[in-house]
Amino acid sequence: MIEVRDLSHVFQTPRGAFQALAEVSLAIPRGDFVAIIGRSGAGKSTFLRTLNGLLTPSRGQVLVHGTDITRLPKRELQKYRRRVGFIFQQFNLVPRLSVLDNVLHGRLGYLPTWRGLLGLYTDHDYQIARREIARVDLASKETARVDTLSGGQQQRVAIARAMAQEPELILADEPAANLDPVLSEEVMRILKGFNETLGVTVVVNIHTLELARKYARRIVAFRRGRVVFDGAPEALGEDLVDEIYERKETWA
Ligand SMILES: Nc1ncnc2c1ncn2[C@@H]1O[C@H](COP(=O)(O)OP(=O)(O)OP(=O)(O)O)[C@@H](O)[C@H]1O
Repeated sequence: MIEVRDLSHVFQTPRGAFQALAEVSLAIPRGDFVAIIGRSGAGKSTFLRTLNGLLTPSRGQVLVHGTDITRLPKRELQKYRRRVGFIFQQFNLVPRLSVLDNVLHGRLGYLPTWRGLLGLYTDHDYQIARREIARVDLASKETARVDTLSGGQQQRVAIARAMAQEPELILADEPAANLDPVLSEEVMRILKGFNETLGVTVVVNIHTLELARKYARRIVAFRRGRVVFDGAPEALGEDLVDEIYERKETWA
């Protein structure tokens, strides 16, 4: 269970202070599937980054099982991040390494640093990595270099790497932004599958409203750093969509 309380973040820029998040409060129960929507610059990535401690907010708390992760000592934060898979728009894989080596990286948080540096994974780590590669249907590509794969396949490798962490929570920041519509659906379907069959909590930033509506159990919409909608996809009406995306001049 994640409870976000009164979260605000101000970036200091050469042009002055910029408020990227303003008084965000919400709870994400275990097993939820949340799509975060909003215009470019609405604060979606900033929000996601506070959920895994990549960014320390100016104010507020992110309570995970009751512990505020925004103020954790580094070592404790690393321990927390072990169970949080992060999927990026740009995949963030090591291109010259194989699928298996990339997915094994998901196990690094469980190894002492020296073992990780030497790539001394255990048999258990290999078993988990292979299991996750099979789950995203890439068993036949295990030894292929990642830079020989298509974009959709690379994103599946990134998902397998996140799943190899045996995460409680998956955060995905525009995971489908670089993919065509068919592959975008595939990514959402895979995430939904893990959510439903394994109970992994998923929070995904997504530009495509249709995908959010189709796959998420819950939509949270940001506008200029504030939550302006939090509810079931069916409850999101067209007027509100116009407000979220600032389609009407009256909202400017
Ligand atoms: N490190 C930073 N320094 C200054 N301003 C920043 C920084 N990171 C983000 N911002 C600003 O904060 C606002 C929110 O950014 P954020 O990346 O969270 O938006 P977003 O909703 O994820 O947008 P997109 O959909 O384009 O990724 C933007 O105006 C952005 O320019």
